[in-house]
Amino acid sequence: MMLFCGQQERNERLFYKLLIDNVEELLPIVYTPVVGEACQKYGSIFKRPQGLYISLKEKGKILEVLKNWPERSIQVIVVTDGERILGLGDLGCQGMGIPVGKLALYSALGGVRPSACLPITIDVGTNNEKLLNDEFYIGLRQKRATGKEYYDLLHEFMSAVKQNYGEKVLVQFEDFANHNAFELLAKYGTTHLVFNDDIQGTASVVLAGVVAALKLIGGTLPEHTFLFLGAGEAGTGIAELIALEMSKQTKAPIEESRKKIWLVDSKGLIVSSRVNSLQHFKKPWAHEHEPVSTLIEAVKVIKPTVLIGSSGVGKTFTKEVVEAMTANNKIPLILALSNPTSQSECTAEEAYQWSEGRAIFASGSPFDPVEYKGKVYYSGQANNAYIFPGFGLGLVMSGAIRVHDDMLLAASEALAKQVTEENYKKGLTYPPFSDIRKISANIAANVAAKAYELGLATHLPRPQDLVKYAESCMYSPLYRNYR
Ligand SMILES: O=C([O-])CC(=O)C(=O)O
Ligand SMILES: [Mg+2]
Repeated sequence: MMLFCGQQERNERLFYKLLIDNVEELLPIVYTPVVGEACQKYGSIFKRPQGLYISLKEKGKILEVLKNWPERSIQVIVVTDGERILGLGDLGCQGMGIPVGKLALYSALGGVRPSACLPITIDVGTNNEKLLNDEFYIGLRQKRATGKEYYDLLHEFMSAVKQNYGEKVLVQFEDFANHNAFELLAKYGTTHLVFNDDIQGTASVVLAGVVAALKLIGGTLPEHTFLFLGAGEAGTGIAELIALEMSKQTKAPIEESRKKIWLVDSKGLIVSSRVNSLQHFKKPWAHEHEPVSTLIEAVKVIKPTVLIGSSGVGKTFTKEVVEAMTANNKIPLILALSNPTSQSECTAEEAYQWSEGRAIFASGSPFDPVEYKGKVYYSGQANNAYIFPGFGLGLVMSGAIRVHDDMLLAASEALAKQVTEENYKKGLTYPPFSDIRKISANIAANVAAKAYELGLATHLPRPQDLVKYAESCMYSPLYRNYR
């Protein structure tokens, strides 16, 4: 693992060649689950910085710090503050592994030039006591700054980014805690080209998987009933995008569509009697219902056809939960999205065993095929890695200046279309990652088409064939032929 990842710094072209040619095998190393472990151990395996750290100490000087980065023409920034790394919690500035890993995928899967990618970690401290007491911790040894101090630093950062790189640089927010993620997205969504991967990327990939799964489980999207465990960024982001797509199909107001979607958080089912004590992003999901305190009870009374885990807490889809889903549905659709593997709501093996081979299952981190009663079951990887590289490429190649929800729907639609009959026969609701460059080109083209349609694209005139254009923009790790 170290040897391969070390290649990124020693011989970048070889690293990308290996990664692209062996993507299914190497993705779990550069990305979830191994990247999670790398973040946990970042302090002791640290050799040299792979990205840019901006700490509270740099307040007032962020523009200068950005100018220190050796590359000038940046197209994509992935930034974290390390407060909610995957389902592993606050890892402080050791979270740098995430922007580095995500951007490696931008280049390998989406073809954005490595030199145009900038990983950034904003260090405002950490509340992780273990790290604060760890002699190898590489960040500020203080509790997290909050409130005005935090928001002032982020504002200076966002302003410096625009000043230094202009309006067309994409800023992808990654693994911020709920209490900041929604606010940052809302605040900068109108002034910058920003995208929150955990809210929007996850939403787009899950919608694609659900739409594709309809071929296997039957019915139309608005006919299904959804139950989420987890009402944070991923849960509410996915729920909202599904409701938006339902409303486009039925022409009913979004408030109506939301009623088909239920969320459970740590205090039980989100219902109207809880509305006053709910965080603002949960309020739209507080439907009329009597209180229900556990997931299993919720599965029994709501009778969802689709169960989605997005709470970051592992082993929460118990045998009882999967059995209740199977009792209510001929083919239950079960998505265990939390990462890394240790936080998965259940394993693929458990999903197939406990549903007696009836479930269609996908998960955020990969699982190998499972043999159950002589048959092999394949599960897809419902991970935003399918979306963000192509989505970002679509924004960059069209010179988009803002992200719009319809672009997320466009990305979903393009991904769902890439699932083949052969994939469906295996029970897969996502195409294999081995085709990801082609998939990303199609996603990019559909996203760019939407940017042009909405008048948000600045790369004019619009290229005729957007798929061909996307392909022509993609970085390939080839050596030039000098003759
Ligand atoms: O990084 C991943 O594998 C997916 C993701 O965004 C998360 O879990 O926060
Ligand atoms: Mg994330």
